[in-house]
Amino acid sequence: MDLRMHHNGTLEADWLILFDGVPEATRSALREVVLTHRESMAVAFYARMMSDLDARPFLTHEAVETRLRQSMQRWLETLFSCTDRDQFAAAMAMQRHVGEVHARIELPVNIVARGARVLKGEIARRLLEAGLDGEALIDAVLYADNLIDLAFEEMSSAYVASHERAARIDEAYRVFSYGQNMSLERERQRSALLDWENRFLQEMMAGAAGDELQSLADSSFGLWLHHKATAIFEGSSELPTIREAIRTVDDNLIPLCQAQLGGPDREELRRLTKAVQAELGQLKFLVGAMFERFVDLESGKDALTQLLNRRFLPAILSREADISRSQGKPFALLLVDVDHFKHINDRHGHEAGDRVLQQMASLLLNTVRSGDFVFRYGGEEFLVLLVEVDQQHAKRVAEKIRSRVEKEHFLLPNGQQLQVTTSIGLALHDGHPDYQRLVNRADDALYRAKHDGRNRCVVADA
Ligand SMILES: Nc1nc2c(ncn2[C@@H]2O[C@H](COP(=O)(O)OP(=O)(O)OP(=O)(O)O)[C@@H](O)[C@H]2O)c(=O)[nH]1
Repeated sequence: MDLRMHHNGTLEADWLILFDGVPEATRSALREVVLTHRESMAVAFYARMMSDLDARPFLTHEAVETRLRQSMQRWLETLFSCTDRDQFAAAMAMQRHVGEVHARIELPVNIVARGARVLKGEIARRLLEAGLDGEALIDAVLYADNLIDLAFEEMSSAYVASHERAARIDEAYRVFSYGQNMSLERERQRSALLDWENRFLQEMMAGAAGDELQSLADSSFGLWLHHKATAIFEGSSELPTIREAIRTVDDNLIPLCQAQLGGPDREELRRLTKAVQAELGQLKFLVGAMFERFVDLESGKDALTQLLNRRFLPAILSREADISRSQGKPFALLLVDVDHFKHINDRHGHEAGDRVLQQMASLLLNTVRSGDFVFRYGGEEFLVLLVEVDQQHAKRVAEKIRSRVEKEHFLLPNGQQLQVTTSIGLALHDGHPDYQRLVNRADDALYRAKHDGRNRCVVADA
């Protein structure tokens, strides 16, 4: 079944009811007002949007003058002239097109909603000025508002579909990029940075005044960063710092070097060269860290414990919520947190802490069934998803984890043995579609377990 046609059919049915509910004379009066004033309404509309701080970045004076006002007038004419199903269907096809364009330019939906509100105000004002009153005025305003709402609804559904498609393609591109050999890419970028550095050092040694130094942004590394890394490493915390370092080299240091080249102050030139090298050192470190973190995160695995990291948690939780809904068997979340973990690090060193986390990970994996999921949720916090359990069963598992940890002798790198305890928050999935709520409930229960003295399991309120 073509869902869009089906969906469209519903809109058409809604429109017909609206259409039939308004006397022909009122509809004609409304159409007349819109057609007469469409130009001044388009002018007023864009004047409002141009002065709107959120909308302004999406508009240029030229686009408004040459295209947008015209399109708005056509849009008004098409929407308000519909007198039969076919015309309405054509008007809705136009809305889908508009929605797709909005998605392409990434115009936020709230701005479109604001535009709709502005337009409704304009139309109501013109209707009043045209002398409509009483029932006719109410009918006309309601009809106009509803028509704009229908258009907005259709625009939004096309917008969302387009947006999701774009996001899927974006994700596919990231996966594709990941499929490219990342360690090779990393080496390539490391040597591109080295090449640039060597060229720079040679120029500084041999250079004469007037020589143009190549900027880092124009180098092979700079181009890669700008065009490829941005797509692959989107959201990485290193990326803004890397860009900043490139700017510092290109905008501050290189012009200073340039000014000193061939000049008498060799000492100053040496100092500047050192400053550039320091920035490059930082850049190499950041790029390395960015690759490393990406490989860990994308693989879905936590490097230290080999457990799942948080990357696939949303996907796994939504899948389990679906399975649970269709089979009527609940699942449970346990948030397991090592007590006073900071003391372990402080007293025995970070490496000892790491070893405890690794042994915790195997203990958890060995305590749950193979169909359950174990994540490293945060530093010393683990999340266990127990599939197909009731509350009693989940409580037994939580208690088993707690008591096994309490009895375990954790082996530290220096051969010493250490005993630790854990606090556990347990929440049973209650069918609520927002999985974050389930995590929050488990988190609240964990907080209570800590607060009540640690080394205990607390069940979340329903
Ligand atoms: N060794 C090691 N330590 C980590 C890691 N991740 C986080 N930590 C440390 O874990 C500690 C967590 O401390 P807190 O959140 O204060 O909690 P806590 O000391 O466990 O105390 P309670 O949870 O209140 O019982 C911090 O000191 C982090 O530095 C890791 O991967 N390895």
